[in-house]
Amino acid sequence: MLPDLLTHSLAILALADGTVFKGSSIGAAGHTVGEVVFNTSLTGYQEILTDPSYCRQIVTLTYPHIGNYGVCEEDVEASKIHAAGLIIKEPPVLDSNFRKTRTLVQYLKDEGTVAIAHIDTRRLTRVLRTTGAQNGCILALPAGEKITEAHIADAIAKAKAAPSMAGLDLAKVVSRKESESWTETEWTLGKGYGEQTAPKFHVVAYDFGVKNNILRMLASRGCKITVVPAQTPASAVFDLEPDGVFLSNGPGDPQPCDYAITAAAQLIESGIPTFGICLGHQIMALASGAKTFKMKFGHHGANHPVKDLDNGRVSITSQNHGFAVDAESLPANLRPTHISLFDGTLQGLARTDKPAFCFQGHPEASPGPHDISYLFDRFIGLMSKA
Ligand SMILES: NC(=O)CC[C@H](N)C(=O)O
Repeated sequence: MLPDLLTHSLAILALADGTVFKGSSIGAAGHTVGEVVFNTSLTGYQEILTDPSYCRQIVTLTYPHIGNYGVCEEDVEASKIHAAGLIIKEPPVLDSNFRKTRTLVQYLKDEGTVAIAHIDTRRLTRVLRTTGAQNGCILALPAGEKITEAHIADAIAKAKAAPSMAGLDLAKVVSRKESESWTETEWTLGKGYGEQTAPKFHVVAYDFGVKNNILRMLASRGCKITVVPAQTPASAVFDLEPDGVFLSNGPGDPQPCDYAITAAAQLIESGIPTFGICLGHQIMALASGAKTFKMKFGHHGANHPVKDLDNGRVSITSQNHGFAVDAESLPANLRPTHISLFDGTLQGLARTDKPAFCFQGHPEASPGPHDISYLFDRFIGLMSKA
């Protein structure tokens, strides 16, 4: 049998500004639209594709060879692919991994994800860096079909018609619809080290698009976890009598998530220890009276240096956000704790009057880096003190 690589049909990537790339289809046939962003991570393509925060975004991976270690069933942040599409330079002719069950190309096809390869991802990234993240469309043609002017015009029109990410509330779209208790730990997957702690604290985790590894890392540190839907009111959380509340990552613009902002404000006000990551960080900031804004092309990668302002320590972190908290808008009871050394934007905040803190990047990063995982221990520390 010919390797996947030699049997691809054709595909187009069109950006809303009219830029067009021609390549080959490595996923499902058909089309997809979304905000095109670039991620500079060298590994973690499966965790990226399944991260619910990428809902309605088409991800370009800048590393040129993607798919080299195949697809492993347990390396997922959610049960399905959430990214709207994938753009890469080159899939491998052969992949290798003792845990792999499928090739990346087969996985994309099985999941119905539209994806394009063999385009100049360096040129695309320069366009996105210059113009900012913009909407795009991948049009993957059926086998044997040639690209025509009509296909190109259609793809550009679809990219132009796609809704803007600013103002979109997607947390309630990707969230679980029912509460669920979570028990999987890093040990369940054979990835744990040191001692596994027996459950000591009950944490209610809001699912705005939560990544599995956040829940695993909390469970590994002795938390019994109840995951609740995004629109759960604070009163229902109080009824569960938690020791701590977690506000998760998630897709879209934080500003329209009024249900989450109201609930977070009430929970933080009550004095329950609260920890937020990424969208959860933005929601904690909005609930405390700060403002958020849309960034030009955001932060998406696994090598972002972040400085802890309390001790000067620099951590290399994983990042995935297109919005940020405005440092000029902080009320007196919200203190900056971390900043990005790439562009000086806010990365961490803590309430001065309540046991609540949050982080913009991803301390749970799976496959890493793990420098900033100490934030999970800080949350456990807050619950131990309460
Ligand atoms: N990973 C996340 O939680 C992303 C948060 C938000 N959707 C943003 O893009 O800024």
